[in-house]
Amino acid sequence: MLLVNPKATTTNARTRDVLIRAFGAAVRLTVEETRYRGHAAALAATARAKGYDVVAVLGGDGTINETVNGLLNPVDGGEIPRGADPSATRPALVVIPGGSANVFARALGLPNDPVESTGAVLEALRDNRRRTVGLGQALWEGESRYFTFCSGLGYDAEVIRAVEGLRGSGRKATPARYVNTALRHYLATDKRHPAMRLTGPGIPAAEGIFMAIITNTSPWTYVGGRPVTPTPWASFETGLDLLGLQRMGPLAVARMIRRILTESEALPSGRHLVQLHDEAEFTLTAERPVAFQLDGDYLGERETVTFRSTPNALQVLV
Ligand SMILES: Nc1ncnc2c1ncn2[C@@H]1O[C@H](COP(=O)(O)OP(=O)(O)OP(=O)(O)O)[C@@H](O)[C@H]1O
Repeated sequence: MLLVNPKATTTNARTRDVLIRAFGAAVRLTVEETRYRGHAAALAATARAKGYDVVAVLGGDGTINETVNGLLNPVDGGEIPRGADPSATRPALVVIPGGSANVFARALGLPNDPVESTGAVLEALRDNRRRTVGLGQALWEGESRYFTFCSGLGYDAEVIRAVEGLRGSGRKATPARYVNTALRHYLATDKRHPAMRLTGPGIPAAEGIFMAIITNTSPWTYVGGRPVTPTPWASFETGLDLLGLQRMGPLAVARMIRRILTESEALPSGRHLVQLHDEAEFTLTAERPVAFQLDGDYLGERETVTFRSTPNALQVLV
């Protein structure tokens, strides 16, 4: 099943048709266009219930996130038998970048171009080249959602909320718009009263956190062609990583930005940083509601969010 989000930033009828022709010549294909928010999740859940082998997505990270959630939340609520490989019980995933940042596709090593990616993915389909990836899961107030590359509480989610507001008024989400919004919003964000505390099984508790980035892979995002790597050790094959900032002053933030824009395998160093690598579960608790984002989607303000790693969640043809 090929899911196409016709409203995604860099998706158009021509790439869709190229893709349909190329896939149609290689496999038996059903094409569905998403018509509204949440539609991709419903379509992916149906694909799973009907036993499709592969679900392909042409769209951005938002559509991929919905698809993954549809694939993991079974419509029949069936349990996976003990000892079974959970990824083998779900359709495999194919992604073709058609959004603005395309972090998930690029983190998998795909070219940031739908036509070039189609070539790479067709090869993977022909050779049945699969990579098993883990996902993150965020749980709050009786709700939960899986994420493919990142989640965040605090300043980064505030920036995403501000950019989503601008997009609502018709402006495009370009890297320059994110950077401008982030700089402008820095003046408005609270730099004096950290709200969050980190706890978790086997994790030393940490207090006074302003902003937390939770990642399932590295990079966390891209500014144009440049990867941004606050958690350079994170990978789809390990548990979750975290970087928490306990200082938001201009010097601390400038040092951090320089550090995470430098491609390096070393963890960012410095006092007033909280770092986790390859963890199964932890919880962030805030003394007042803080902005929350997941795979670049703003999800409101929250006081407690638990993050859990879901190993071997999906097979990706790449
Ligand atoms: N037909 C539609 N009309 C309006 N919104 C849609 C439609 N189909 C899907 N959507 C919603 O559009 C949102 C954004 O789509 P998507 O992430 O694919 O593209 P993008 O925003 O351009 O990319 P990125 O996430 O990289 O910024 C998704 O959350 C999805 O729910």
